[in-house]
Amino acid sequence: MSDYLSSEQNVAVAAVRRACKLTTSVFNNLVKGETLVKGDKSPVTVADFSAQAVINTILLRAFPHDPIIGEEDASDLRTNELLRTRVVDLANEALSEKPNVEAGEEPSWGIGQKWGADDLLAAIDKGNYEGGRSGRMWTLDPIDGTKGFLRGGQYAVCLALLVDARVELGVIGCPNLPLDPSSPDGARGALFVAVRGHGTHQLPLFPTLSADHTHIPLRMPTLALSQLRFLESVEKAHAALDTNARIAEVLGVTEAPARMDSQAKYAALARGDGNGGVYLRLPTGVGYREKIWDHAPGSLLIEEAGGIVSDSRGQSLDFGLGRTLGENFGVVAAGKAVHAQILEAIKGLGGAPGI
Ligand SMILES: Nc1ncnc2c1ncn2[C@@H]1O[C@H](COP(=O)(O)O)[C@@H](O)[C@H]1OP(=O)(O)O
Ligand SMILES: [Mg+2]
Ligand SMILES: [Mg+2]
Ligand SMILES: [Mg+2]
Repeated sequence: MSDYLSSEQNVAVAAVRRACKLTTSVFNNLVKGETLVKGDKSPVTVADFSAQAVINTILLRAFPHDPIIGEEDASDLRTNELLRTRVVDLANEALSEKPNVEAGEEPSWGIGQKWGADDLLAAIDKGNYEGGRSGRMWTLDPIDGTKGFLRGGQYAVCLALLVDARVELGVIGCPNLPLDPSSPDGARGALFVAVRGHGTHQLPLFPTLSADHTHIPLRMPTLALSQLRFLESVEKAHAALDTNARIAEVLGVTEAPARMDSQAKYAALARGDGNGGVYLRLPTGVGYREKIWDHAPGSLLIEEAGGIVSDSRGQSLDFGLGRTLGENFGVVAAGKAVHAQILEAIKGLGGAPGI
């Protein structure tokens, strides 16, 4: 582990690990009535709320002065007692486990104890910061890819530290991603840590041996255009998948795309899974504003593994505009050798849906 932001790394890794243990156990026991549909028609579950309660509780105690931009808020829990009780119980189960001192956990982070409902709901609502260009702030997606989570597919618990609108630390837990991409049916659960200037590393999400704390450095493979395989969304409403197919044709990419939900795509790309080579997320043309918590940690994973991330027009992602990425539309993440050519191919299709 690098010395730069070492205590932030420790806290973020511990918080994401505890949240992932929680989401994994909720998936195995999720019952009817524990999923709501939000105003924007997207789903949210007791696991999203309780993971945000756990991570925010830890961040608030470890770094009391840092604001948090989190996806969820507690308003639905204030009016739904059944849901509130379940979220409080789940969060307390995760928080009350005694600190693993060997792994660097500290009791002062609010762990090893239970919290009251008011404290936990307030912790969830601490994610309401509006963001901006200056200062330190965290951004959290407690479950990225809730639809993937509900399907038993890929999802990710995603946390990033921004300093003056630049991502300095990104931590992503992927409970359903194979730890070793060469054994897709082997152990699942991978954790990714990227630190600005210090690379991207992978470690097991659920360590059992002390050797499991070894950080493995990740480097994106250098691939030619013809070797690429697109990584893209499962959900048609999230990205213009038909346009991706046209771009694949233009570039001479013949492999069928790999589809997965969430920022697990960035993790798989940073690791070079299945010759990914490019994550293409073209806007669908409905004016959807991308959220900063959906791209902050993932983009640093790519940059620190040697790749480039831009929006679909080649602009850098701007994390200093508040909760959304403002005028950035879509994402193109790829290796240095091919990124510019992919942007050219997108430009060449000007007028296609989403461009
Ligand atoms: N219309 C949309 N266009 C692009 N992204 C969307 C849209 N609606 C929701 N999302 C977000 O896409 C992310 C997952 O995308 P994918 O898994 O396809 O990469 C989620 O964070 C989801 O937000 P939310 O968390 O609010 O549901
Ligand atoms: Mg998300
Ligand atoms: Mg989410
Ligand atoms: Mg959501």
